[in-house]
Amino acid sequence: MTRIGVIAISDGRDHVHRRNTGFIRSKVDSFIAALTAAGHDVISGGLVATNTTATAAARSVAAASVDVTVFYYGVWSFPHFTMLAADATTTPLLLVASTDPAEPGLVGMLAAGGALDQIGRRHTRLWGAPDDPALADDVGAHARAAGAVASLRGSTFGRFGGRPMGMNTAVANTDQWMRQFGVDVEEIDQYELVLRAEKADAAEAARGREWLERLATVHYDGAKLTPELLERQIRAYLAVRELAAERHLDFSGIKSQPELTENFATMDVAEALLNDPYDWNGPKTVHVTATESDMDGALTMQLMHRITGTPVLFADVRHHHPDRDVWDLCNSGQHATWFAARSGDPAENLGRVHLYPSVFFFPAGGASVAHFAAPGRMTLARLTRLDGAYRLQLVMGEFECYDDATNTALAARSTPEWPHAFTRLDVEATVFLRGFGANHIHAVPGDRRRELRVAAELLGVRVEEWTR
Ligand SMILES: C[C@H](O)[C@@H](O)[C@@H](O)C(=O)CO
Repeated sequence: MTRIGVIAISDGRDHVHRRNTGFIRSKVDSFIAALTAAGHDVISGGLVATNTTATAAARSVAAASVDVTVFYYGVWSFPHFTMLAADATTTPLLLVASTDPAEPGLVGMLAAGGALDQIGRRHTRLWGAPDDPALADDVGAHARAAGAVASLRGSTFGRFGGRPMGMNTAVANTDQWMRQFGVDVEEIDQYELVLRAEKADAAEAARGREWLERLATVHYDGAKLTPELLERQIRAYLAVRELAAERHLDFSGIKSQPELTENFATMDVAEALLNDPYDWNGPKTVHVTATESDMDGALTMQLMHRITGTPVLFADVRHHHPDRDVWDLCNSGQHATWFAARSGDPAENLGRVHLYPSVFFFPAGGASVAHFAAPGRMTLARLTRLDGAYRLQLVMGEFECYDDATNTALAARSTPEWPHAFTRLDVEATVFLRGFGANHIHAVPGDRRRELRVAAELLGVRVEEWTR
């Protein structure tokens, strides 16, 4: 749930403020009621009609750890109250005006906004009837984005292993991460992961294997996928969870290739389970985990996850089927199993999941986690860097799923043992291929462009958005 601070700014003339108090209250109360009805926790800072109450109200709202602070303008309001309140506000700022022409609320917002512009204080302006659900929706999107951005600051990324297979797109600058996003990077050698996996609770690993055997379809082949190898992959999951708890990691990435995939097992099962909202012990929090220890991929996923609360897809941009204008987003072994049906019931998702023996790339063996992503409208995004500067590349898409024969035939053209999300992107294939700055892309259900745009602005990241 997001927490929103609301402070109504008034006129500094005592007699005007007294005359207008009822009007302001009626507007701001109905605005707060609309936000509360939309599920937000609202902290009211009351009405501000003097310089000292401006500062005090903003400080009290800030002390309640709000995600975003709204200054509300129902009437003409003295702009210096906004300036003082803004100075005492630590969160992103929204100026919201009532559009009731009976009082000059819009004028109040413009005077305040102009003053903030003069001192370079960033803010967003919104307006409308106070009880308009679209206004509450807009404010909510800003609050979610601000909350997601704030949650990155002070967080830690667990980087298991370094750059995989010379993949520069998977490596970011830790100074830039700290300065721009407030994220620290904890480097963890994969040796630690292997050691912990070997020491993991055998009974737990067996329970995990039995759960997967019961709910998914496991294609043991006696060589590259055996019960022992599957348990080893589950032990790797337990090892990452243990290390994440011990070192207070908020999200992670695992290099895996080539050391673990040559000598230990693929990390596909571990990554899928970490990204899923459940395991054999029931519901759990999503621990965003990027394949190939892809740092910017993980950061994008964590931002998207903090906005939506759902798992986030990690996928290779594998192939474009020109006859259908559909992309095969297909990772080298895992998509969170939640994407198979996007159900809260793991049985429904895992009922569509096949664990296949890993393919020729990965001699150590283990299961690849294969399924076809359920259809639906998706937001696809990725933080990439152009000449050192971050940009958020953003596009809408539609996951498509076909009859069994078509799904199988399409998957057979790339790697059938891996998971597939057939995706119609809202961009010409040539435009996308010429401009996309990475090999990995990420997706969440629904249209989350508004929150991502706001988040990017708060992070000082340029948005590069595609639409046909
Ligand atoms: C199997 C290959 O080594 C893959 O890891 C490669 O296709 C990638 O996933 C690159 O992102």
